[in-house]
Amino acid sequence: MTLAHSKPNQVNRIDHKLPSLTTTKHPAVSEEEMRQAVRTLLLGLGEDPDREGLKDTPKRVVKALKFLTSGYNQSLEELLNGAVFHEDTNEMVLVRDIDLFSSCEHHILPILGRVHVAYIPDGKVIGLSKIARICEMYGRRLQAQERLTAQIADALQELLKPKGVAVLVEASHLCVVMRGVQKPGAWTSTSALRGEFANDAKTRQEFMSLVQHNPRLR
Ligand SMILES: Nc1nc2c(ncn2[C@@H]2O[C@H](COP(=O)(O)OP(=O)(O)OP(=O)(O)O)[C@@H](O)[C@H]2O)c(=O)[nH]1
Ligand SMILES: [Zn+2]
Repeated sequence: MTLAHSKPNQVNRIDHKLPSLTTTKHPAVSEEEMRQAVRTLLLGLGEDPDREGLKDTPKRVVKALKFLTSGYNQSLEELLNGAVFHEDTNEMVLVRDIDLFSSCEHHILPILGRVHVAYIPDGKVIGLSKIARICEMYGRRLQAQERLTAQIADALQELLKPKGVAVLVEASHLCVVMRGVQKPGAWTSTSALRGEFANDAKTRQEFMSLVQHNPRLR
């Protein structure tokens, strides 16, 4: 078991090509058209989009939404910056309590929570910050929690070809909290288990016992 302090050997950087992991979306409409759409929404809500407090709101909303979905324009190759290293270890690496800020694809409302990521290396390790960056990249898209969880696991699987990967996401959806069914106490847990975590109950249990009952969450 390796906690999040181990320092991979910088000398053994591995050159990586990651063609299948890049998603770039080209907007089909202009920024001005997006602002007009927000203005229309404000009118639909019975607001006056020309009043002082709202006159710059279309511009701000478009900027905010572009930031919150900026993960579409990132690539794993770019964020990784070559930080995959040869390391002769096969002990579990766990990074837990990675803050998650995502947006639900059904309502475009926030998904707030934490991600725990573990893997069992098979000759290669990844820079620890890059695990959080991978979570950010997929988080900054319109998401379903299940898909987000699987994407993080599959990215690590493809990058490292490790013996196993486990991802647990615990999150609160503001579409469930603030509207609709209005249940602020409901948290959703989703996991994606690959390799030894899927096949070996003891390994899976070790991961689950290390990440469950997180006192910072509630
Ligand atoms: N599986 C899954 N469902 C989600 C996620 N985010 C939101 N949802 C759900 O997507 C569903 C959409 O259901 P609809 O009936 O089409 O939409 P709605 O009328 O807004 O539903 P309510 O939220 O029940 O009011 C809701 O049950 C949401 O709770 C997610 O990440 N994963
Ligand atoms: Zn939602």
